[in-house]
Amino acid sequence: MKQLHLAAVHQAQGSIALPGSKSISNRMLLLAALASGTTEIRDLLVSDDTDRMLDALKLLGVPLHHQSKHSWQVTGADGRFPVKQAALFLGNAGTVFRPLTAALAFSDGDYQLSGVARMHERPIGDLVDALRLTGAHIDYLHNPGFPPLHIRPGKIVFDQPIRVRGDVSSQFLTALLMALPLTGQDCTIEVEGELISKPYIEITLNLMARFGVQVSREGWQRFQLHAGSRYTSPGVLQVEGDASSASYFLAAGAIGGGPVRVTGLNAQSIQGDVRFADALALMGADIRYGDNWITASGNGKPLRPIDLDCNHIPDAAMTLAMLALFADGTSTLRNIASWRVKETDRLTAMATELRKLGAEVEEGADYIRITPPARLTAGAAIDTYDDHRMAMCFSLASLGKVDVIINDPDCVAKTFPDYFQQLGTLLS
Ligand SMILES: O=C(O)C1=C[C@@H](OP(=O)(O)O)[C@@H](O)[C@H](O)C1
Ligand SMILES: C=C(OP(=O)(O)O)C(=O)O
Repeated sequence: MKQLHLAAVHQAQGSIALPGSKSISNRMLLLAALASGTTEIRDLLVSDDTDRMLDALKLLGVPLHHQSKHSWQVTGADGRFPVKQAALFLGNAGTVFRPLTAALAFSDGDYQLSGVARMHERPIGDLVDALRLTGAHIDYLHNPGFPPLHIRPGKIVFDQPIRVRGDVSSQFLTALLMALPLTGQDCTIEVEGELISKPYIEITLNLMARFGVQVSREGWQRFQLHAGSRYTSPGVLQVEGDASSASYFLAAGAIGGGPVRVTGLNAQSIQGDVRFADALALMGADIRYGDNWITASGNGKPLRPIDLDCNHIPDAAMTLAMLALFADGTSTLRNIASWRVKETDRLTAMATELRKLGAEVEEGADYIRITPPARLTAGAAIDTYDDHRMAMCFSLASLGKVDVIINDPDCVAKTFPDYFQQLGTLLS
C-alpha cells in the first residue's frame, strides 16, 4: 500500500485556486445532457466522480466535446438518451449513481448500473421505491435496497403524489427532482421523514432553474413540477470552486496562522458547505470574504471548542472533527447519522483515526464528541478507508507539529486528485 509521510509543520500561508464543485459539476453535466441545445461548462471539476458522469453520458450517446482541461461542450439529447442499452460503471459517485438511476428509469431503455464494492453497500432503496410508484421498472441484481441495478422500460403513469424518504440521503430527492421533467407530467413529490442535507436540494433547484425548469415547493415537504417542463440550455455556465474542498485550506489557515485564501468561491455561493466558514469563525478564526475569495487566519490562540448541529454541512463537518484536535476543550458534532452510509462509515472511521492521534472520542449513533490530547501523538499511520475526505482531513494533523503518515493517499482522486500538491504549497 502506498503511504504518504507528511512532516511536522508550523505554518500555513498562501492562496489556492479551488477545483470546481463536485456537486455542481455533476448536476450541470446531467442537466446539459438532458436539455435541448448546447451547453458550455467552464471550470468543471476533473476527478474520478466527474469522470464517472462523463463516461456514462458518453456511453449513453450524448455528444461531449472536450474544449480544454476544465471546459466541456455538451450537446443535449432533449430528454432522450440516444443509446437504449448500456452497462454503466459508476464508481463510488453518489452524485452520479442516484440521479442517473432516476433519469434512466424514465428513458425507455435497458440499463445495468454498478459501482465499486462500497457503492453496493450504500442504500438506494428509498429512491427505487419512489420510482416504482411512477411505474418505473427497476430490479436489484444482488441485495434488495442496494446497487447494482437493472432498469428496464416501465409504463410511466401516475396520478398520486410520489413519496420519498428524505432522512437517509438528500440525493434521492435530488434525483427525482432532476428526472421527473422527463415524464412531461404534473408531479408532486412528498418527502417522508426529516429531510437531511437540505442545502444540496437548494443547489439542485437553483441549477434546474438555470436550465428553465421551475419547481414550486412548500417548505421541505412538498415539491411540485409542472406538466410540459423541459430543460433548455442556458448557453455558457461557470462552475464555482468546491466549498467542501475549501474547508481543508481554510482550516489550515485557522490553525497554521494564515492567512490562507481560497479563490473561486464567495459568501454568495450556492453551496451549503460555504457555511463551514461560519463554524470556523465560531471556533475563533478570522474569516474575510471578497468578490471571488474567502480568507481564514488564526488569532494566535487555540481554537474554541464547538457544539454544533452539522446536518447542513455533512461533508465539511469532517473537517470540523479534525479541528476539534486544535481546540482547548471538548467539541461535539451532532446530527450526522448520514456519515455512516457514505464512502465509509465515517463516524467509526473518524473516531478510530482520531484516537490514533491521542484524542478521547465518544462515537454515538449520530454524533461524535472529541476531547483533544495535551499533545498529538507523533508518527501515527492513518487509515483512510478509500475515503477522500479522511485523507484530506488527516493531512491537517501535520499542522499540530507532528509528523503523520497517510495510508493510500491516492483516494483523494474521488474529488481532488492533486490535493496534496496544493496543500504542500501552503505549508512550512
Ligand atoms: O447532492 C449532493 O451533491 C451531495 C449530497 C450530500 O449527500 P447526502 O444527501 O447523502 O447527505 C453530500 O454528502 C454529497 O457529498 C454530495
Ligand atoms: C459523500 C460524498 O460523496 P457522494 O457524492 O458519493 O455521496 C462526499 O463527497 O463526501
